[in-house]
Amino acid sequence: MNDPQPAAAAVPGAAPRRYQSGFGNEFASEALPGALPAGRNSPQRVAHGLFAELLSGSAFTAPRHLNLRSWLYRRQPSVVVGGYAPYAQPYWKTGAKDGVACPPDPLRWHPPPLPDAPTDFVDGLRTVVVNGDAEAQTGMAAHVYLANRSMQGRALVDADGELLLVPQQGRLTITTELGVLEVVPGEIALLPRGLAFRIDLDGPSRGYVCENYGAPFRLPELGPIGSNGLANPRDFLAPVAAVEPAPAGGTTLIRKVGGALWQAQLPGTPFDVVAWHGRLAPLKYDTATFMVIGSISFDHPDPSIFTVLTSATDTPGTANCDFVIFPPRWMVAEDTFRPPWYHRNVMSEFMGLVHGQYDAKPEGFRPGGMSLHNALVPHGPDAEAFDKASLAALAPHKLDHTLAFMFESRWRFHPTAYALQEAPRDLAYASCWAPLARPAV
Ligand SMILES: O=C(O)Cc1cc(O)ccc1O
Ligand SMILES: [Fe+2]
Repeated sequence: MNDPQPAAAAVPGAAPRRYQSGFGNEFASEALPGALPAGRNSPQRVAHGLFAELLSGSAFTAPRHLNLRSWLYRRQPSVVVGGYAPYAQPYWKTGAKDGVACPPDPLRWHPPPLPDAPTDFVDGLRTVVVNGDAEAQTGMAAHVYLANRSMQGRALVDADGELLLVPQQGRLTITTELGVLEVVPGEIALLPRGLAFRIDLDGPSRGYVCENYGAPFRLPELGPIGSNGLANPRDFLAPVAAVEPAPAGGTTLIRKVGGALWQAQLPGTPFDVVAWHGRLAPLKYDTATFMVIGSISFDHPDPSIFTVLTSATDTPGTANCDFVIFPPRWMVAEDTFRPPWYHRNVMSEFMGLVHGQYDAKPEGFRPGGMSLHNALVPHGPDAEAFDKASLAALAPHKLDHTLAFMFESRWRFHPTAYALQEAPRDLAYASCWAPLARPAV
């Protein structure tokens, strides 16, 4: 068992939230002493009259190092739920089939505005790009959430995919079946497929979501880097067991399955797990703990050195999705054009900016904005960045106060109708390269 780690108080004066540490660890936690069975998973009678329930995140027979499951000891098993009726959320799209035709231009969006009307995380989700097929457990969607209200009396279960949340504005308090995660911009959250959760806000909130239909995210291999570096396992934090009293009116459970949303009434609450153990757990991670590796001689390395998490496919090294960050770091390379090179990548790149400036696009790419450079679509530094970097004195330079990220996928992204018609697209994006002049030779 891992000792719960106290973390900084989320709200000044409040008791610090407690977490357990370590990506892929066998966690164990109980909110009530003796609730966790010792030495077995399914005793004839669980202590305190609790019900034992298994939640799996991989096939029973998945190899040991990829096997994910947790045992939950709860007041009522999740099978106690009313019938489902359709729930209308027309902006939440699923899989390549929900994309619309789009020319192979590079695309960019300014930050989508926050809503005026009361809107929670579920209703405030807007799908921007989609690929793959949730039914085939392949591909992903990139969404933004634009919300100003907590999920009052509601909980969400996404059976289509795991969710990677990248908050850009506003603190998220994510109550899950396995406990509570507090997540602020600069941190990320990873919510396993099928786990019920509720998101409470502290004000107007915007952020990005990767809904991963494919293999669960895991840490990338480190190869010659060795046993340390990039995202270190111990910096991933899982919650401790926490129980909520059942609200008088029960809970509205929203369940996403096969691209459709459904709602049902729970007599109690999904947040009644008194104890749990296992490797399948929601996690948070602070990107400030990412150990950045870069060039200390010359040339600009591939962005794969910034991979935090990867969702693999059956083809080695060719990801369903890599989650890549561009955090603060020193640039020291000699005789080198330091920003990203011009390139045509066979993989597809969706990017967002949490705060600060991105070195390849110092002006037009704004915090809360997005860009899409699909497979083999040419892109690279804008003309301003090119001129500046070509003439800069190559002293050590700190790229500071910045956090950009990329969802990189082997599958081409299809923008949604929302992305092309409603979201604030930067229609002049391609003109940022127009001043790049032909030399006289
Ligand atoms: O296009 C981008 O801005 C992302 C990116 C960054 C980088 O340093 C190298 C390649 C790449 O695709
Ligand atoms: Fe790129």
